[in-house]
Order: sequence, then C-alpha cells, then structure tokens
Amino acid sequence: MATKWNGLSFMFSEDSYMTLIIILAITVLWLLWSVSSYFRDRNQPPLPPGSLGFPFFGQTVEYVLALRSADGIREWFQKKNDRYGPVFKWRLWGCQMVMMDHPEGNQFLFQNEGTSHHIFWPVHISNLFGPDSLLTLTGEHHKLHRRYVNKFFDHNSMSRYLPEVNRNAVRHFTKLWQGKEQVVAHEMTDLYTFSTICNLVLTLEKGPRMDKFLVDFHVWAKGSTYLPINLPGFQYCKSLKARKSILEMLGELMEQRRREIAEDHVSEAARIDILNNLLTVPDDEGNLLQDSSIKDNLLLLLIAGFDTSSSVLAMAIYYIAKHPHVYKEIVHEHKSILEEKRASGKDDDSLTMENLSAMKYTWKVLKETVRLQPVTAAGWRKTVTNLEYKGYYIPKGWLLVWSQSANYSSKYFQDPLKFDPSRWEKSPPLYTYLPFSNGSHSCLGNEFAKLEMLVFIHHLVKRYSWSLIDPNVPIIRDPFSKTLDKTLIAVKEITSF
Ligand code: HEM
Repeated sequence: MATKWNGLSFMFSEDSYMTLIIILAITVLWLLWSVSSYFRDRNQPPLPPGSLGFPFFGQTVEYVLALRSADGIREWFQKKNDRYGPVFKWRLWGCQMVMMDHPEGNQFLFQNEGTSHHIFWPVHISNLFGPDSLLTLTGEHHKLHRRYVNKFFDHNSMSRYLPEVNRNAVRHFTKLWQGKEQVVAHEMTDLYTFSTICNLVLTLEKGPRMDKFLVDFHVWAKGSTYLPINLPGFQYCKSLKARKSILEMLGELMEQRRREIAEDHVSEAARIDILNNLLTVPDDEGNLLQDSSIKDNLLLLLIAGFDTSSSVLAMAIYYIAKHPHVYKEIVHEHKSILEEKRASGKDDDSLTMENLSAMKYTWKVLKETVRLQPVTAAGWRKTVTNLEYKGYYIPKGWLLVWSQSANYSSKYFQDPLKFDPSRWEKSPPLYTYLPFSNGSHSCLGNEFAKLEMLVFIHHLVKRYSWSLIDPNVPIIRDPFSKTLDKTLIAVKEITSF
C-alpha cells in the first residue's frame, strides 16, 4: 500500500507535471505541423514521383552497388526513368533528392547555382576533401578562391605547361614501355597522369616521396564509394588516414619551398608550378591563401587531375584497340602532324599548341570515351529555398541531381551504346553532354586534362601498336571506369612512323 501511495505521489510530483507539459507541448506542435502540412499540401504542387525508400538509407545500397560499373549506373537511371519519368525523387545517405531531366533540368541547375541551390557533399565526402577545398566551398568564398586558382589554368598557362608535360611523356615511354611485349596500360596511365600532375602542382620528381603519394592517393580515392564507417579495418577509415598522410607531406613540401623562395633557390621548372604560385601570388584582395586552404586545394588538384585523366586514357586505349578503323584514323592524323613538322625542319619529340589543335580526331576519340565511361556519373546541389520545377514542389534542403545519363539516351545520341567518334562531327544539344560538368563548379582543369591526354596519345601512337589480351574483359568502376585486367595489352614497337 505504501509503495502504491509512493507511486501515486510520484505521479503528481513537480517532475511529473513537467513531463506532462512536455508531452502536451509535443502533441500540440505535432498537431500544428500536421494541420499546416495538410493546408500546404492542398495548395502546393505535388512532390515529384518516385520513392524515398527506407528512412536514412533509401536507395543507398542499390545505388552504391550500381556505381560499380558504367552499365550498372546506366541501368539504374534507366529503370527509374522508365518507372517515374525523367524527374523523380529518391534518397541517398539520408538526403532526399530530385533527379533533374535533360537538358532543361541540367540547364536550370547550372544556371541558378548560387541562388536557389549550391554545391553539396555528404559529410563523409567533404571530410575527405577538407573544408577549404574549391569543391566544397560555396558562395563568395568559392568565387574568390576559384577566380584566384583559375589564373593558373588559363590558355596562356597551358602553353607554358606544354613543354614540361611533353618532356614527362617522352620520359615516361622511354623509361617504362621500352622493350616490353605486354603492358598493363591502366597502371601506365596512372603513372603518367600522376607524375604529370605532381609536376604541374609541386614539381615533384619520381622517387620514394612520389611513390608514397601514389599509394596514399589510391587509398584516398576509394573512400567516397565505400560505406562511411570510420572504424579500423574499414575502407573509409583508411581513406581518412591517407588524407592525413598526404596533408603531412604537403606541409613538408610547403616548408621546403618557402625556404627555397627565401634563399632564391627555386628551380626554373618550380617557378611556374601551382605551389609556387599559391605561395607567392596574392589574390584580388592582396592576400595569400592560408596554409590549410593551400593544402586542401593542392590535394584537390592532385586528386582531380590524376585518376580522372588516367581512367579516360586507359579506356581510350581499350576502345581504340577494339576498333581498328579508329586506330587507323588516329595513326593517319598523327602521321600528318609529324609530316608537317618534318616539312618545316622539325623532326623531334617537341609539340606546340598548334600541333595539339590539329589533333581533332584524337579529341573526338577521347570525347567518345568519356561519353561512354564518364568520370562523374552524377553530381548534386542543395536547395536553399523551396522550389517549383515543372509542376513539382521541391522543398528547401532537398538535393537536385544532375547526371550523365543523357549520354546513353537515343534521344540525343544515335545508337548510344556504340563507340563512334565520328558522331562528334555534330554537337549534341546544350546541357546534354557534360563530361566536365557546368556552372560555377565545372572542371577547372579541363584544358589541362585535354592537353595531357592528347600529348600521351601522340607519343603512344608514334611508338607502339597494341591489341587487347582479353577483348571481352568486363568494365567496372572503382571509383572510375577501368577494365578488370586494367587494360592488359600486347605492344609492338614501331620503328618508323
Ligand atoms: C578527363 C579528365 C577530367 C574530367 C572528366 C573531370 C571532370 C570533372 C567534373 C565532372 C567536375 C565537377 C564536379 C561537379 O560539378 O560536381 C570537376 C571538377 C574539378 N576538376 Fe576536373 N576533371 C578532369 C580532370 C581534371 C584535371 C586534370 C584537373 C586539374 C589539373 C581538374 C581539376 C578540377 C577541379 C579543381 C574541380 C573543382 C572545381 C570547383 O569546384 O570549383 N580536373 N572535374
């Protein structure tokens, strides 16, 4: 009885009144929210069709699995498109998203960037890039930083970088390909693009430091496509550790360069590299970037300029081998360039910007490669206001998604799964083909990527013919496209070209 009395007295104690008030307040708030959303729903257009799936996870698992191959991701988008139409909602890593259509949706997304929406990355990905990276910055901060870094990627800069990229390519083939009968081409393109970007960004020569960098970058890159579990043994945790190790090395290189600048000992090549520019050239407001910002952006340039171009080059080698008429046409183009050079008295390995401009067919081959094997399958922006698009309501905080799925649509590309560089004689409608994205976060290094890829193909075609060891090898994504055998090829040296 005493216990029962004690229990009742507890029920009517001060604490219990507080509990009752909190429960009542929550109930009233919930009722208010329900009533307001009832009226809001009646007055507002509907949400886009589609399914958000399970709370938090939504379609995360199926999407991450689909990302493992270009076919997988193409089929995933196609399935959704067939079921719901080109604009649909879904959920990834706890974020509600709306897929935009082609080309109007993409145009809307890129043209209104910074007003109704801005760049967004899930926390686990922005932690890999860092808070000061161009890829994660938004608004005025991004504009200022981008304008600044862009100075080092304009057309004039390209002609300054060309001789060094060319020297690096020649060195690459002389040191790593000579005397070989078989080559793992993707490993080679990794080494080429990595040494090229290390040269451009840091003037870092081949050696133990570059080898350690390369290992860390491979580990880092995988982090974005695995479950973000930061526990020992999990890929994501390894990728964060790799980031830390890369930043430490960048810190050491910055200190070393600062000493060289102070002692006026900077080499000719290093004077034009990105590190030197970031350490010495002030921005429009007369300031130098802070160290954390320099490190995040050096890391971004190294990562953005390495795996991406390497994957495109390795896949181009694969497609060229599979299409002998494409190989023939490329050979013809590069022979003509060399004949012209010889006619003007130049018979060496040097290349000019004019020579690169003459590589029109090679560029079509690379464009066609990246159409079928895009580097980025999709990207997103976060809405900062409620939106209405094509009769649908998109709430503030949801994500808008642009994708490369138009690359596989017969609406824009005839026989879309066929590798056909000649299709690039005509351009597709604006905002359908977006290999380098668009808008304020579009690829900053696209001109450089074009330059280094054309240089590589030129020296490859001049020196070797090649064939695939396994023409039926499957293509996967990890995180970028590659064949399962990393494009294993048999190579034959060409004695006169
Ligand atoms: C074939 C090679 C490449 C492809 C296909 C490619 C593609 C892309 C794409 C699609 C984006 C935008 C992502 C988005 O909008 O969400 C991007 C951003 C970026 N890329 Fe590239 N990229 C390539 C090579 C390079 C190279 C060589 C560099 C550097 C030298 C580079 C530097 C950057 C940077 C700095 C950004 C971020 C720009 C910003 O957020 O303001 N990329 N790239």
